[in-house]
Amino acid sequence: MSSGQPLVRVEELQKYFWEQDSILDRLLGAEPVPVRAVDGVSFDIYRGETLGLVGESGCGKSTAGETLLRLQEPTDGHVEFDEHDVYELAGSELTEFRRDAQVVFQDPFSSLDPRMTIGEIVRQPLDVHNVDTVEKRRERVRELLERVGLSADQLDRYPHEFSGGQRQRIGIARALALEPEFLVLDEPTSALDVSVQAQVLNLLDELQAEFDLTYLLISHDLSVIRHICDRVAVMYLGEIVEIGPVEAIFEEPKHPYTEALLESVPRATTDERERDRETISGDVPSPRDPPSGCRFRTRCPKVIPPDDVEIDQEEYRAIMDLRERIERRDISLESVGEDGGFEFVDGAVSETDLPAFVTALKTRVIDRTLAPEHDEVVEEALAELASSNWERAADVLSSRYESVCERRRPELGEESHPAACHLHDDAEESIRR
Ligand SMILES: Nc1ncnc2c1ncn2[C@@H]1O[C@H](COP(=O)(O)OP(=O)(O)OP(=O)(O)O)[C@@H](O)[C@H]1O
Repeated sequence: MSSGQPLVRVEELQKYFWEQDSILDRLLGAEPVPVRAVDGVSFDIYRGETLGLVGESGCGKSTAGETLLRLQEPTDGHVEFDEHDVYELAGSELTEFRRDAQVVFQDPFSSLDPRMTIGEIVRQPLDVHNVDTVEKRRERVRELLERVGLSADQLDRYPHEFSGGQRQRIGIARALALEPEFLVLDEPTSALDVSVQAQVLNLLDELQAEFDLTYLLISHDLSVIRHICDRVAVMYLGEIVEIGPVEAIFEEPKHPYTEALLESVPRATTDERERDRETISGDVPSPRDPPSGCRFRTRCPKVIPPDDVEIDQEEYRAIMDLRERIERRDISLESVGEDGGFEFVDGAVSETDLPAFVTALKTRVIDRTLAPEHDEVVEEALAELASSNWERAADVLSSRYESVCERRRPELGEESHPAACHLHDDAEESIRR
């Protein structure tokens, strides 16, 4: 369990990728737009604890883990390991860090070299770091294999001769070879059958107690997180939205994203199964162009309407989604007339067809009945689209419905269980600003 000083301190860590710009972008001389994989995350990992990093695929978990291990160069930010600045390390200090901080990858099939025996695989870090005599290294490999539940007699065999769970044990033995203090476990059980997952997690638990290890466990699987973590950091689109003790995260989640993640976990009871398989609605926005303010607001079921707007959440969501489509110009105006029998000529419909256009378009883009005062504003916006005034249409909606969630980025506080959400801002007043 955790105690005392943090072993790892991550401060405002940022990692952007520029590599994936398309050739077309480059030919057109477009300004490169980075993928903001990790966008200013801060957290501590205390000695002896397991911190879980959880979030949907693509939210930046692996990049955060690799960058804090200095397997990737950071774009900005700081990481301290045992009170040393990781990005300033050089020479023997860097070598020491490379021994003290190890990683176990998800896929035990691709992370082990198929041409090497498992004895060679586990011994490799000892050879690279030139630890002890050859004889002692051999002995250590035998001990390690036994310790992770394999037989030392198997060290001349090749990875393909082992099951997935056994290969992951080999990966763990290799990570432990240099007696590290800290392990990043990147989806260590995701490629394994459920029955084998618990065995590997139990092994990791035992090893942690035996060798005083500190873990950062990266997983999209909340049941894995719950099984083994002391604290949990929840990531969404490159940011940490909530962090806290594992029971608090599971029993009293604060951020609507955490709540949604928990909702999507399949539960054991039959009647709940179907509902619980639902995933969070809406597409994950691109990390090249994340939403302003709170990044989860485009999918959030609790987005905050302006103070003076009385509206139920589903209506508000429908209007916010419509506004987004208008901003992205993601509505085919030309085809609206196909149902109504009128024409869209030179980007506009005639005055006479305007009411029919608005009605036909509304049926397409809003799938619910709106209260009259909101219906009126939406019709006003849609009428702007009758003459392709996209910007004015978006303005009509934003001037009435702009949310604090899009105006201001919520801060993650420093208490023991903070959530970066305006619903948890201290002063009610401040969220309306
Ligand atoms: N080398 C790279 N070049 C460009 N973009 C990258 C690179 N590596 C990751 N990304 C992008 O960064 C974002 C975060 O990826 P990352 O793998 O860290 O997420 P993740 O939460 O670990 O997801 P997963 O569980 O699917 O690996 C994604 O949009 C991904 O496409």
